[in-house]
Amino acid sequence: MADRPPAVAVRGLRVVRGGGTVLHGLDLEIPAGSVTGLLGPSGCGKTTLLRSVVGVQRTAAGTVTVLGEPAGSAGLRARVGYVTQAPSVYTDLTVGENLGYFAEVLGAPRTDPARVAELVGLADRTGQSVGSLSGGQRARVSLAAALLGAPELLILDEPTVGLDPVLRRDLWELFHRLAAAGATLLISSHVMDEATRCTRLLLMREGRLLADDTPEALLAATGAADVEAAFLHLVGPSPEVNR
Ligand SMILES: Nc1ncnc2c1ncn2[C@@H]1O[C@H](COP(=O)(O)OP(=O)(O)OP(=O)(O)O)[C@@H](O)[C@H]1O
Repeated sequence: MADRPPAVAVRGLRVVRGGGTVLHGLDLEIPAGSVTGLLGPSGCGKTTLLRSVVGVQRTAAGTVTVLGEPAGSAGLRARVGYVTQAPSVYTDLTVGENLGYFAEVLGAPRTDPARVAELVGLADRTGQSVGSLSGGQRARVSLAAALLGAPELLILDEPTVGLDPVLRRDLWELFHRLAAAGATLLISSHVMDEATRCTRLLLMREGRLLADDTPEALLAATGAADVEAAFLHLVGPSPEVNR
């Protein structure tokens, strides 16, 4: 794995949204084959960074290189899978119809819908309309759609929100199986306890990177017992507490 170039290289990335600077010149690399967690409080810019990697975010400065090509290049369309926070599948179609439709659009193999439905634990729901599924099941249909064609880079925006602990565990196992098969995963979360499930962590706050390391190195460097404590250590003492 060490001889593979980084899956993502971000240099000097600055993004302005609604007149305010949301990302303040980020520099980072995401190693190929890693399960990288992007963690930080709500509003710190996680989705904006993910959108920049997918190539759907207007940027003010800097470069984003994905699998050796500029983010958003046409050649990356089938190589990058993106799951947004809101499920983006058709509620009036069945699970199988959704997956069949997206497989056709992507030019994925005909056997792929059944394969990805199995991967996300929805093989027994392919005949059910998406509108009649639970929120967690719907989220898994979106994830399944992103797995069509076996993309090399998967970008998942808070994929485990609202899922029960058993499903969360199963999904994290799936993410690691995909990485073991060679894929790179970039997964955002504001739940710090998911950090230990990642092989690398990017900690963000207010549009800046606080840390880019392995969970173990982060805990060793900060002397913290868990990633939440490490985050607070890196943020520094709160002025209110010192008054
Ligand atoms: N369409 C938009 N127009 C203007 N500003 C926006 C827009 N979308 C997001 N922002 C601002 O950009 C900043 C970063 O938002 P972003 O969605 O990237 O954060 P986040 O870390 O993903 O948050 P969350 O965990 O709540 O999803 C926020 O201050 C937000 O208000």
